Amino acid sequence: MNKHDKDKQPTPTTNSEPSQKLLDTKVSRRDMLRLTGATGLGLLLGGGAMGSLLSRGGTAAKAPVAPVQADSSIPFYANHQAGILTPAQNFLYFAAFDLTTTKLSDVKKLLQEWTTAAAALTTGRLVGNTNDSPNLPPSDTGEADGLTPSRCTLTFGVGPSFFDERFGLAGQRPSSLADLPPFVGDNLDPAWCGGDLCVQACADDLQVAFHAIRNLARIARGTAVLRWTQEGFQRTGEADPKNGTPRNLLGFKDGTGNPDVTDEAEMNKIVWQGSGDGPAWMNGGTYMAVRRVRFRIEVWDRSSLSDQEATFGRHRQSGAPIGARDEFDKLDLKAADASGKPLIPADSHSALAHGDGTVKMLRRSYSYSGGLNAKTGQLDAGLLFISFQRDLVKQFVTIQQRLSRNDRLNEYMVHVGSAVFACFPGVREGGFIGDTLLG
Ligand SMILES: C=CC1=C(C)c2cc3[nH]c(cc4nc(cc5[nH]c(cc1n2)c(C)c5CCC(=O)O)C(CCC(=O)O)=C4C)c(C)c3C=C
Ligand SMILES: [Fe+2]
Repeated sequence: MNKHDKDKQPTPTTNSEPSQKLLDTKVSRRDMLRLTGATGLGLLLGGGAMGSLLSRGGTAAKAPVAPVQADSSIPFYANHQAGILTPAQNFLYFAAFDLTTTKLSDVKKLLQEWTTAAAALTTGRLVGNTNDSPNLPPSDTGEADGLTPSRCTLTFGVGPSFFDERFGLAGQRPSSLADLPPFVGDNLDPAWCGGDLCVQACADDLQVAFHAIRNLARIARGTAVLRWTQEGFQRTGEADPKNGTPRNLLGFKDGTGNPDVTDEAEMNKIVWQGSGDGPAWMNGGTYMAVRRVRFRIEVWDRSSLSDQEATFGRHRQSGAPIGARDEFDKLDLKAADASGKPLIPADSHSALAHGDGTVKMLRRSYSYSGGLNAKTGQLDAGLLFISFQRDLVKQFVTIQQRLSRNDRLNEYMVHVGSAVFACFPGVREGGFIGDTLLG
């Protein structure tokens, strides 16, 4: 169970409906999300019971994290886009697109068509209306036909290049949305960088996520083309029914120090753009940093456990800060041994990323494995680091500058891809993705 779930138990009632036993079981909101996604408990309970269960925490109507519906769908229409605060699904299919048109009207049409398709894809419906006509190519490619929505979320954004001279939108570019500055040790391959648009597809089934991107790319034909894609994974709900913090491919729990996504005030401070922060069209939106980070797995695997733990500043097994016992114990950077040496090395990843604790971000990364690099004979595996923040420069760049200069972890990894996107605010029914900018 996540530390943020511990205080959020639904209050039991005295109702004696058939599903009451389940309702009275102490289940955290996050457990609930996991259960509904992984086991279809939502289906078992039915929509009403689910609604009642989720509302017991007192947060259903205005919850910052969209509830999972009985059919394992996450509402597409909401104040904020899904896939940001949404508890991470098992799989990711990330896609960056380049626009091939120079007409803004084409871009608007594409975003309108993507909106209709996204509403279908996230609820397990087929895309388009030519799916039972024998004389026409089906409008949906079909591989997700009959599959559940699997908590599929589609999160849309635009990159800095969207605001170049092509569409006359330069004046609307948020000031922090610019290509990232070079960082020490970067070894970026343009094939893994940039993009005019992005779609982050997440789902508890990889075929569902793949299907979503494939169909969005198909719809984009003539207007936009895929620039780069990356599949990602975490452990599945089946492999980890306790829903602990996922481990990255270096074996460490990754996500422990994230802020509490159910704390609306905290999310407004860290993640969502507020009015006055930037152009009004981004109010309720957020900024995404994506880094493709390849691990030097072979080097890591030869280093001792104590070196590995000193690198992260945390114990591998428990995820606790060095010198502490519990994963969620405070990261006490002042704790020292008898000789006065800090228990958590000052150049460890956790110490540097934490800094004085005033600059935070929401991380939502996925592991990737891209097979064997034929040239080096090494695995191309690592982390597709994804973070969401209210301001890319004040948050991501500030922390990454500290890390790139001094982080012990740098010996074991190399940043090979990079992109930033402004993720639009949520879409209201009747509206379309990006309508605050292009509507
Ligand atoms: C610029 C931001 C960050 C990059 C890039 C980054 C890369 C990166 N991180 C890990 C693994 C871990 N990171 C952990 C903590 C952590 N990392 C960042 C930021 C970046 N990481 C932050 C803000 C924090 C939280 C610090 C805090 O306040 O406690 C941890 C420790 C456990 C946890 O909190 O999640 C791990 C493990 C990898 C492998 C990686 C590059 C690929
Ligand atoms: Fe990190």
